[in-house]
Amino acid sequence: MTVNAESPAGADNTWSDLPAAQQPEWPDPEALREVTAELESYPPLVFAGECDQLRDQLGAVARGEAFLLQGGDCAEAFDAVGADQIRNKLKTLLQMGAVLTYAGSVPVVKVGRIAGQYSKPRSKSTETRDGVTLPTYRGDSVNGFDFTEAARVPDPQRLKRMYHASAATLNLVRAFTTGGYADLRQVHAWNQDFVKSSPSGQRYEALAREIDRALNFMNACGADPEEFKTVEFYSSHEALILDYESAMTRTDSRTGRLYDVSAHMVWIGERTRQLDGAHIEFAARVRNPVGVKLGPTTTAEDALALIDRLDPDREPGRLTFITRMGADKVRDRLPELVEKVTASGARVVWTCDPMHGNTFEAASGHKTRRFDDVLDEVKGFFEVHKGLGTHPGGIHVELTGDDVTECVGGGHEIFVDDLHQRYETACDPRLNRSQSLDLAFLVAEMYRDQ
Ligand SMILES: O=C[C@H](O)[C@H](O)COP(=O)(O)O
Ligand SMILES: C=C(OP(=O)(O)O)C(=O)O
Repeated sequence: MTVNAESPAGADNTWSDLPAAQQPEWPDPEALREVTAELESYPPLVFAGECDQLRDQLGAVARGEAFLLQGGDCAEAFDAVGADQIRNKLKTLLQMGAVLTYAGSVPVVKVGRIAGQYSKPRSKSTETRDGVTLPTYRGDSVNGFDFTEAARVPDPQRLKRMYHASAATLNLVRAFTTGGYADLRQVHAWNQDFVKSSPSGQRYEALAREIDRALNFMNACGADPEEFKTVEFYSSHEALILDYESAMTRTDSRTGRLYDVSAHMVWIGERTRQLDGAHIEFAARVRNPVGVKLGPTTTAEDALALIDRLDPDREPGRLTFITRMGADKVRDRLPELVEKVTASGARVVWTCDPMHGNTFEAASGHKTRRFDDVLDEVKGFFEVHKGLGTHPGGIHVELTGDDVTECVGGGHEIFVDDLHQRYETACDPRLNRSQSLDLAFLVAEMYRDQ
């Protein structure tokens, strides 16, 4: 593979003078400059050629030939960069991928919200507890989660920790996905600690037996077993903190184009997608495949303007629209967007984030989401695409491989009163492994019925 994007963006940085929403107020500009200069000298985390490969695969999704599974933490944390947590997350995504590929009969492009998802846009810039007001937590890349004055001061040194945490995570992900662990003949092994205790684990085990039989059949027919040994897996995160993303943006020696080498794919969030803002200018300039979140207030004109800015060549795979309308709005708001975008001739990937429009606060004070609402938004998304004859391209989910109790419902039901038991997210509630697998089975059914 041709590889690299080598030199810093320099004069090509056309976004730095534009207004950028949701940026930290770094207390010491000189300290920030030293950090970004150091980051600019660090090696890339991903290769430009890999970003191109993902863009091609997303092109297949845009054309209706594949399905995008994008998922992982709401907010990764520096103290969670451990082998167990990373393996559990990956295992869950691989299991979901196996379910969707086999039960949905569709190739699945697998992209983690992983190895860089350390920054969070927030609704409020401060948080008040017991009469004390402090800056809000903006992710481990910016400040600390602890509710103390010292922890909440934005510290640019954290951007270097973000780089190193991303590198360590990606290193392990690459080892797992190419070193034998992701071999499709391991479908049972991914489920070992899970099958007995959970209905979705048992359902998965039955599917794994079928996959095994299919693999044996293919072996007997002479298929190359090497084909199933590794899996293509890509990294993604929200490109939020532009000081970091800019420092990680390099000119590709092959093409002279800019790539953000902090992840294969980056997306722009609902709170930072202003057409005249720095984030959209940044996304327009980099050659990575890019996503944009579209919430319920998005108009068709907004969507078309985003396409003109981000995908002027109408290249399938370049732009992914990640819709997050809410279960109660998706059937009303999505059709006009899909209809007008399709009529414009653009071939974007449409994917459904059924998490961010369905958050509420439980009486206990925990932010949570109902599994049924998550499912209903995905159902609405499929219904809209079926009605319009367009392709429901994928799902984008906040999940973890651990048995947390953050979202209510699911086959192995979690009740509101259970939330406190293992509520570990640093920001928004995630599906646990069992809920994630439940969702994969249900989405596979929807896809097959489509
Ligand atoms: O993950 C998304 C946002 O960062 C999150 O929903 C914002 O949460 P807040 O409303 O608690 O700030
Ligand atoms: C902040 C996020 O979502 P949104 O921009 O859709 O609110 C997110 O996906 O982490």
